[in-house]
Amino acid sequence: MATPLTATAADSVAAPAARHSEAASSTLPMDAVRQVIDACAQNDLACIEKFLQQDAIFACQQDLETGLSPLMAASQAGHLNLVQQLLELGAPWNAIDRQGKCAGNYATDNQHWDVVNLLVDWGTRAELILGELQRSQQRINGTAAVDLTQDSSTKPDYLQQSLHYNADGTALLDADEDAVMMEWERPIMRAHAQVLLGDIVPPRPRRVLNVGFGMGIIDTILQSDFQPTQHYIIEAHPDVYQKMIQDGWDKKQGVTICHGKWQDVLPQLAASKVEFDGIFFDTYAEHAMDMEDFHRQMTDILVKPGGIYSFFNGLAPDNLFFHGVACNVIKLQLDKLGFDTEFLTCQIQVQNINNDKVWQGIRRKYWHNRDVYYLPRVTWNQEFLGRKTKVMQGSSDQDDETMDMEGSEDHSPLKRQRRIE
Ligand SMILES: C[S@@+](CC[C@H](N)C(=O)[O-])C[C@H]1O[C@@H](n2cnc3c(N)ncnc32)[C@H](O)[C@@H]1O
Repeated sequence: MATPLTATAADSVAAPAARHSEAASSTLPMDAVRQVIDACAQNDLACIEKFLQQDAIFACQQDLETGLSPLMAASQAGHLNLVQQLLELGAPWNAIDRQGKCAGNYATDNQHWDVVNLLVDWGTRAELILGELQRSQQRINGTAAVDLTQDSSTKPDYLQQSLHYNADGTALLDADEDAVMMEWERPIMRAHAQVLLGDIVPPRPRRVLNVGFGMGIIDTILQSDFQPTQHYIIEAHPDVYQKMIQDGWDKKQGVTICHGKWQDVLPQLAASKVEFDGIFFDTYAEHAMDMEDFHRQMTDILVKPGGIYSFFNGLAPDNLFFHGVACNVIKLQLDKLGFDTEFLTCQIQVQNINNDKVWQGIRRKYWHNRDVYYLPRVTWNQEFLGRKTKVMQGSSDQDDETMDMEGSEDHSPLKRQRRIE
């Protein structure tokens, strides 16, 4: 299943359940909470003020039955200033109701784009701060502020688990019957292969790196459709590696298999000065912070200026709003490293994926009714490279590490969608 729920926004999606129980243990009377929610829907500021003066925690409550919150009600009705005030009072931007909808979903459904913008920006900032907090905590005492091993998407013992295929060979499963990779992703992998190498016309070399072999779908497509000059594959799992050898991948023209974790292999590649025109990242059971680390290290081996990077975009897959925030977060992180990121829209045949047979025997469904896949295409920002060259020549006093994130154009799925509608 590629990077499952890797985005930090996805981590936060888990939090609202806890918020529900916080609300449950609250001593605030539920009819008062409902009055605040109604007042937020009506933008009845006097009534809201009355309750908030009693206890500011009213801003953060949810109706225990429906899960509706004051922020959701205000977002649904499009009351921009009220949404801002509630957020400033601590209303959780990522709480979800009993239908799994967050304030951003309510604003999007009702086309209140100014509210959507505000919530996207707020959520993005919150996720970036949370990520920084986790990083600094990890630097200080070796563990993250939030225990990353508790994240449902990570599996610290994944590399020790035995893998197996399902009966019809359409999915590679781990020991918990979670899908590592599935056949229905083939069209997505084809689109990624096209984005990576499709614009390179020989004799220009096609040097490609794929991180995570899985079922070898993208590697098979790269071989058959693009005949890469050099084709490196990094794969950590011993069972997958064994299958690669069994299937003769080590004997294929131009293929180099690096058996190990990318965390160990990448520094070796950088040290040996290997460079790639295309890099694809699609691992499994790793955390968002791993992906961020990968992005940082990948800058050493992606050809400048023409290299293209892409990754499987399985970020926060079960909620379009969280998905949009997660894409925004990644885009800003990549901006800072000197990249431009665009998300290309690819149509997905959901009727094929929603077929019950596809998910038979698989513990956790990881694609939900969304018929658009936002394929990331990441390229070097030419201005950034120019600045970097000047710095190296000693002719600029600009600090190339601190990029201005504000001015960059936004291509996140939510904002794209907004433009289309
Ligand atoms: C989703 S699959 C990749 C599917 C692949 N894109 C395809 O087309 O079939 C993820 C793969 O990444 C591998 N993997 C997980 N963590 C890794 C790591 N740290 N380094 C290298 N490979 C890793 C897994 O063993 C698995 O084979």
